[in-house]
Amino acid sequence: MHSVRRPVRGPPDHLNSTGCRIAYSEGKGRGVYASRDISAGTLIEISPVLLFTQNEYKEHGQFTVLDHYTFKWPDGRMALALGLGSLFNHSESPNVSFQLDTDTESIRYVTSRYVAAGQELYIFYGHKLWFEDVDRLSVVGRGEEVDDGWGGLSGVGRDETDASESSTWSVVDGKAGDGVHVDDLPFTRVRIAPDDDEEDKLDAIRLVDVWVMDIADSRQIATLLRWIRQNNLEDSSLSHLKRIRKSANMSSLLLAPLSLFPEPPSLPDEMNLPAPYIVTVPRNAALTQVSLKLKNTMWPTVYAPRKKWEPEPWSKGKVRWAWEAMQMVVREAKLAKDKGDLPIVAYVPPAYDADAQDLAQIHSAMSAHDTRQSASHPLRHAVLNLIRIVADYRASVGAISETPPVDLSSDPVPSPPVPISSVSSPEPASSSRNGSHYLLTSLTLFTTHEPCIMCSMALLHSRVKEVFYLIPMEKTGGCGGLACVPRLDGVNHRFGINVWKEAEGGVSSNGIELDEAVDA
Ligand SMILES: C[S@@+](CC[C@H](N)C(=O)[O-])C[C@H]1O[C@@H](n2cnc3c(N)ncnc32)[C@H](O)[C@@H]1O
Repeated sequence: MHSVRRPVRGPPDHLNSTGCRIAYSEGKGRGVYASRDISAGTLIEISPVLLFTQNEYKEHGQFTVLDHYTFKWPDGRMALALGLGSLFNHSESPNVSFQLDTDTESIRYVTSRYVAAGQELYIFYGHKLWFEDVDRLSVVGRGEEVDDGWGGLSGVGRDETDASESSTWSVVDGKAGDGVHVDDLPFTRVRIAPDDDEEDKLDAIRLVDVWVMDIADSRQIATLLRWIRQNNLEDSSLSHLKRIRKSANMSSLLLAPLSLFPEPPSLPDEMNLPAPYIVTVPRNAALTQVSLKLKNTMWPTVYAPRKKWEPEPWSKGKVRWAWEAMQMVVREAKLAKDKGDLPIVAYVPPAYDADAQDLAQIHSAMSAHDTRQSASHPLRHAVLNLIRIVADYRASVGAISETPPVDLSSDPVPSPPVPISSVSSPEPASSSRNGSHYLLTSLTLFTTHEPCIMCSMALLHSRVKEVFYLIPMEKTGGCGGLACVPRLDGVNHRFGINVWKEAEGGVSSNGIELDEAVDA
C-alpha cells in the first residue's frame, strides 16, 4: 500500500445522501463504505473527473502520489476522479461497477449487488495492480505483466463501459453505444404474436377499444396532456397511436384503453369537458404504407416499418446491462439456495434508456427470491414477491407521477432497501389510484427460471415490458413452456420474452437447476 497517513482525528465526515461514508479499510488506507443497506443497481456516486494531458502526466503526474489515483480516459488523457471516486478500493469480487461518461466528464458508480450497511464498496481496478492486494493470497507486482506505460488504474480506460472483472466478454467489449448484431445477441426471442397478417386489408386490422374525448378549445390540450401524465394514463399498449386526432374545428384526445378503464376515466371537473366516448382503433403500429393509410382512417397511427418480430437494435451497453442483471439473478439464486430456499430469483433494474426510466419512475433495482419454503406459503413465488415489493415501493413514494427523477442531491432510494431476504410482509400494498395498474410499465424483469402461468399472468397485469429468463420450464412455464400467456388471444397487453442462452457470458444454470415439475 502506498503511504496513506491517518489524519489525527480519523477520516472526515462525509455527507452522502446515497448511502456512502469514508472509513479506514484494513491494509488499504481509506475506503468507501455503505452507511446503510443499498440494493443492487443503485447509483451511489457521480464523480466529476479532472483531466491531464499525456505530457503533464509523463512529465509530472507519474512521479507523484497522483499516480495511485489517475487512470486513462478514453481520449488518451489521464483522469483523476473527484468526489468519492478516488477512494474506492480494489477487489477481485467488486460490488460496484462504474461507467465513464465522456459527455459529462464524470464517472457513475452503481452497486452491482446488494450491499449491507457497514460493508466496504469496492470496484475492480484491472489485472495489473501496482500494490499488494491485501485480500489476495498471491502478490501481483506491477512489473510482472506487460505494462501499457500508463500505470495507475490503467485498466479503467479500456472502454467506455464499466471495467468490472467480467468485461472480458467480447460481446460487450467496446463502446457502450456500439450496436450488437442480432446473431451475436446472447439471448433468443420468443415470438409472441403470429406474423402472418400484414394488416394490409381493412378486415385484417386487429382492433382495440379506447376512450376518446373531443376538445373544442385547443388551449386546453396542454393542460390535459399534463393531466394524463400525472394520472398515469400513458399506457405503453397505446404507444403506437398518436395522442391527438385533429379535424377542421375539433381535436380529439386519446385517453386510455377500455381494457384498463371499463368506466370512462374521470376528468378534471374544473375544465368543464365533454364526456369521453369509445372509439375502435388499430391495435398495432403500421408496418407498411398501405396499412398506414387504412389505419389512419381510424386513428392517426405510428408507421413502424420494422420487420415483424425483428428484435429492436441492441447496443453493447444495453447487452452489458442485461448481462449484469442475469449474473446478478444467478448469484442471488445460489445464495437463496444456501439459505434453504428454492434457487429462483426475479430482479428488476432501472430501465436502460433514460426515457423508459422517466416513464417507469423506478430508479433503484429491486429483487426477490422464492420464499415458498422459508415462509411455508405456496404463493411466495419470486415474481409475485417482486411485484409486491414494487407495489410497496410505489406506495411508499406516494403518487407515481410525484416520484422525483434520480438526483444525487436527493435520496434515490426513498423506500427501505429490499434485500432478497426481506420479503416477509403478508399483505401487498394496495392503491386505488390509476397507477396501480402499471406496476412494471417500461421495465424489464430478469429471472433465473421461466415464470409459471400464474406469475406470467401477474406480469401481464403489471404491464411488464419484457422478461428474460435462463432456464426454460417446459412443464410449468407460462412464457413459452407449457403456455405462452402474452400470446393468448384476447389478452390486453403483450410483453416480450427472451431466453438467455445457456452459459453465454458465463451465465450458467449450474447449481440452480430445479425439478421439472416445480413451477417457478
Ligand atoms: C485509488 S486509491 C484508493 C483510496 C486509498 N485507499 C486512499 O486511502 O487514498 C488506490 C490505492 O489504495 C490502496 N488499495 C486499494 N485497494 C487495495 C487492496 N485491495 N489492497 C491493498 N491496497 C489497496 C493502494 O494503496 C492503492 O494505491
